[in-house]
Amino acid sequence: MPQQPHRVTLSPFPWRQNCAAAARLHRMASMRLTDWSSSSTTTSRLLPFSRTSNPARSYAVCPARRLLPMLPPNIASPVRLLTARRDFSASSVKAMMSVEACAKVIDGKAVAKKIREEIGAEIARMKSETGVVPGLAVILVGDRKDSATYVRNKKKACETVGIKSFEVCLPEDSAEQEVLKHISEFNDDPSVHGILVQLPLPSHMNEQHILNAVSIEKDVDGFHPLNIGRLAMRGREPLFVPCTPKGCIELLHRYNVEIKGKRAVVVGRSNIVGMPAALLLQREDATISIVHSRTRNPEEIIKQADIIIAAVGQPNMVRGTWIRPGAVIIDVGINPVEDAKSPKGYRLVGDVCYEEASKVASAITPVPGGVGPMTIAMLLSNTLTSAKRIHNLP
Ligand SMILES: Nc1nc2c(c(=O)[nH]1)N[C@@H](CN(C=O)c1ccc(C(=O)N[C@@H](CCC(=O)O)C(=O)O)cc1)CN2
Repeated sequence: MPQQPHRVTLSPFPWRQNCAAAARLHRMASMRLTDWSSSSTTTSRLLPFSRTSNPARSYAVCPARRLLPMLPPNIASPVRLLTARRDFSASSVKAMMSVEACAKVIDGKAVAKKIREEIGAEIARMKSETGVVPGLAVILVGDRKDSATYVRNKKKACETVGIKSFEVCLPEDSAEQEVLKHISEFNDDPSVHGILVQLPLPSHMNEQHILNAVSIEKDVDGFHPLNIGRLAMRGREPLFVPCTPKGCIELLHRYNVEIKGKRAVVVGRSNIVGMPAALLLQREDATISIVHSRTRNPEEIIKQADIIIAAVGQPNMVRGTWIRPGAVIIDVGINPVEDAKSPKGYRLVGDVCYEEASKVASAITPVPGGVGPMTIAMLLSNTLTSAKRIHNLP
């Protein structure tokens, strides 16, 4: 659950309103054209997406995405995570691009569910054959509602797949030493194979001290500097890769999006997502640019991308006009914006203006239901990997 919805009326980010206004205009344009076309033969015949060579031309008249059949993601076994590719069934993102100008929805929720099923089956087998049960310890400090929700969801996901979970919840004003003490205990506990400290930590705590204290062999978040360092180096292998960027790459693989040789732009340079995502894309032989708060002309750089990973935490920042037609968009942002129509008073939007982008891109993750669920699925995968490594299991 997000902390606080942004107040749209007081928005320091004018693109939020612009994005919504543009979407409204777009809908009006679509309606006008669709109404006009419906008096003729069929809408589809007047909207020649399959024939247009310029997706931008069809931008204003693109039919609803829901008319597209959802193609099932190809599901690989957990041991093939980050390696599965090119075995997508008959359909592919490329095929969709040639037929339609509307983006294919990359359904992270469905992929995450499938991954959980695969992990659950593997854990059940492992348990019956060896008696080993993977264990995950989560440390939560403070009373942020969103963090509490993520931790609850992690615990629930562990239950679903058969991972034993251990939880420590500490008050906001706890001493750093208290957190370090629990980490040390979990480091020494043989029934714990993965340890994570939910971020962000309260501001009085030194994140670096705390993340450094997690045993590298149990660092299922992949935030230990040794794991990040290995990720950055050629010829070195991290024991774990951070869950959100790993989930982004997994989605690209499972949707058969070619990464090698492509131009990829990562928007944002956080330690949790942007930086490791750029390192991972580089390992996949993409050519990377990182766009950040000091980048001049971010639109121009983003517009060159075949693949965009947006992880900047600014609602609707990346506009449709910034996107190269046919680009693939992975939107990591989860931003609450005020919405009087929603029962909660807010709704979640990504860093990319979905309504605009989905008319230009070839494939896009929704928010919610895109990268978010993959983060937890990758955590389960890392925990299983850790248990197998510690117990020397194949
Ligand atoms: N120690 C860590 N801290 C944090 C991480 C992390 O990977 N390790 N990532 C984020 C929070 N996070 C997991 O911890 C996380 C965020 C979002 C989701 C998710 O499923 N989001 C849903 C929407 C949820 C909602 O309704 O609020 C979605 O996008 O569909 C899962 C995990 C920061 N901290």
